[in-house]
Amino acid sequence: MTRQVLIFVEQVAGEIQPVAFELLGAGRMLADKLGASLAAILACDVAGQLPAVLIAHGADQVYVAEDPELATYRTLPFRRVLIDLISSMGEPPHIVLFGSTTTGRDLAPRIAAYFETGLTADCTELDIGPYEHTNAQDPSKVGLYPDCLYAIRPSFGESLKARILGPWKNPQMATVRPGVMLPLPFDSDRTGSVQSIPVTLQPDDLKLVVAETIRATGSQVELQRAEVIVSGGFGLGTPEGFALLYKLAGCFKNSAVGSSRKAVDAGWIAHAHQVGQTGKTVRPKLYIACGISGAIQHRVGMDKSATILAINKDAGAPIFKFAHHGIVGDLYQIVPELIRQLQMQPIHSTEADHAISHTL
Ligand SMILES: Cc1cc2nc3c(=O)[nH]c(=O)nc-3n(C[C@H](O)[C@H](O)[C@H](O)COP(=O)(O)OP(=O)(O)OC[C@H]3O[C@@H](n4cnc5c(N)ncnc54)[C@H](O)[C@@H]3O)c2cc1C
Repeated sequence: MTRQVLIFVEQVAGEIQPVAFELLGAGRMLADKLGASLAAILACDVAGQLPAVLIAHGADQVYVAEDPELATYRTLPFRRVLIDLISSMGEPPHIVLFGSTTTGRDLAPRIAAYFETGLTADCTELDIGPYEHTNAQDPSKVGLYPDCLYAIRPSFGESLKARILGPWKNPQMATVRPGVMLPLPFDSDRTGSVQSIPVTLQPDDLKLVVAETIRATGSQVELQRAEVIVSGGFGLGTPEGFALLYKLAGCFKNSAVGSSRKAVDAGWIAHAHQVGQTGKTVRPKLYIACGISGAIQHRVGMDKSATILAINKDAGAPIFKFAHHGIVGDLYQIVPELIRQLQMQPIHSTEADHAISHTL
């Protein structure tokens, strides 16, 4: 049987979440290096066209568990589906990946514990490579492991990148930080197989009942989907400063307002806006950092943005070391001027970088 890399597909109300496409991108790379196939497990009430979408994004095989009880995520039913699937395979998957989301962080450890295997949380890079274990104190593990999952994640306050391995037992498991891995483009010519799997939920799995789902309204923070992010830091000086940033964000289509942790900790804006190590990882076309120093914990969440514009009154601020464009000065003078100039030209989100370069 060919080896498999398996990814867990998160869906909400029948909509595949972006992290699933990112996992398919990462999983495809790992599967190709291993000479393995890439499988996805989709648990939902009605699958419809979703398996085809997953194949078009890189999956070779989609396992579909359909049941009305799987409409909304709950720990125990989803745990059952995954355990049943993996147990039914002659050989367990070589690797299983989850998003490092609320759902993934809840589910992945339960699967790892059941199969008594390792799990590395919150990875920002994945790779395949060899490992030779020579520790004679642990003779049962001594040997060469040619195809280990290298689960790579920042450690010690982002000052180190740790490569974590657990090749003794498959599946080797990891959760992956959302917004970091690149999805593959949709390719309708890709082919793959879809396999329906039995759902055998037990009464104990269904003890928790979801009475109602209330979607957050008001501050809808779509940071990870935004093409332009205007982010504010402690340099704003007051919470009211964010009103100016919303105005700047309003000059672009598909934009959102982000923040540093220090602004969140000061109570100026909700945590959902926070970018960085303990916030969200974003990769917009344009990231405008206003009054943000560029600490490493902020940088790791945004430095893969296509274009970074930093506005800071301190020419020595670390953010200028990695920003593509920089303006040294008081944000309260610069941002209103940017808004004035941007309002003079009609802007489409895809032209955001050009518009900002033109304005500068
Ligand atoms: C374990 C851990 C996790 C962390 N996670 C995160 C995280 O996820 N995200 C995050 O952001 N941080 C995180 N931090 C905090 C991080 O270390 C920094 O403290 C934080 O990013 C600093 O925020 P800041 O840049 O807004 O504030 P500051 O460092 O205080 O910088 C403010 C900047 O504004 C500039 N400024 C002041 N006034 C103006 C003005 N009028 N116009 C223009 N510029 C002005 C200043 O020159 C300065 O550079 C974490 C820290 C730890 C230890």
